[in-house]
Amino acid sequence: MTTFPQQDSMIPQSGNPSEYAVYTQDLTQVFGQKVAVNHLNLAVRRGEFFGFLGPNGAGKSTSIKMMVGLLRPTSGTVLVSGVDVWQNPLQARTLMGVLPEHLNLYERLTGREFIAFAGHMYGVPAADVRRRTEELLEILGLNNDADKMVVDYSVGMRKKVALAAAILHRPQVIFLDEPFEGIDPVSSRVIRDILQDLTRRGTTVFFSSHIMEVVERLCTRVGIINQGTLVAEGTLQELRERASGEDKDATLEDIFLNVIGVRNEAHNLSWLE
Ligand SMILES: Nc1ncnc2c1ncn2[C@@H]1O[C@H](COP(=O)(O)OP(=O)(O)OP(=O)(O)O)[C@@H](O)[C@H]1O
Repeated sequence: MTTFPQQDSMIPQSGNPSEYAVYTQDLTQVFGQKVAVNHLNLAVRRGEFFGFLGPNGAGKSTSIKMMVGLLRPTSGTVLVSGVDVWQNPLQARTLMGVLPEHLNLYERLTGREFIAFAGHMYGVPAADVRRRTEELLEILGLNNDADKMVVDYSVGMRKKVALAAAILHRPQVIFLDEPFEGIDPVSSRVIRDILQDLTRRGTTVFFSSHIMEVVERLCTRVGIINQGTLVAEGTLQELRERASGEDKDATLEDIFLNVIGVRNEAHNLSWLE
């Protein structure tokens, strides 16, 4: 079994924090007695496709909420494209697109209206809003349902319409909390293609996921959080090399289970025997 050394400092960067797409310093969230996120130090370069992994309850959503301005940190700072999210929230918001875990959508708008509304909120010129909305509806396969109200959308359709609303203003950084959860393979492919296209054009993508294959295929770098603490960070290759065991062909799932300390043993229900 491979072992994975804990790192002293998880800030892998040097230089100016403003140069990074996402930079957190000692980002911490405490709920009562529970330290949900513990001094999170991350530096994500511009144009990176960054995957944020961790078991249930590890602190992924809490971290993302603090990064995008939805949950005030107990302590610590977060910069998005050099802008302090909690000092300059309005400026920071214009730089980012957000697909949160629980989608709070305007249910009584149609899909088309919802996407366009988001564009207007961000101050995108009306002609661009119209053009981009139609293109997004087309690419996301929502054309035939564009005039249905969001309340009547399926889980996947809601995610796609929320994604469209999050990227229409061409943000520099897009945060997505579990974008592939509840999504069929066809839609998943469309979303992946859009996100990859965005990163090719310099947008930074920061997303959390439990789907290792997707993370392995898409991400340029990965961070793993466990019990609120960042326990590994790097490219897949770096994570493999840092694992001190023999297994240099380890998959991301192997690395993940190793890092969070899950041993490879069968889990049997005693009462089935
Ligand atoms: N508003 C809250 N009040 C109290 N505790 C909270 C609150 N939000 C989250 N927590 C706790 O903080 C911890 C981290 O939760 P979080 O939702 O960030 O985990 P996660 O990594 O996103 O998990 P999952 O993969 O299951 O979505 C959990 O123990 C959770 O119970």
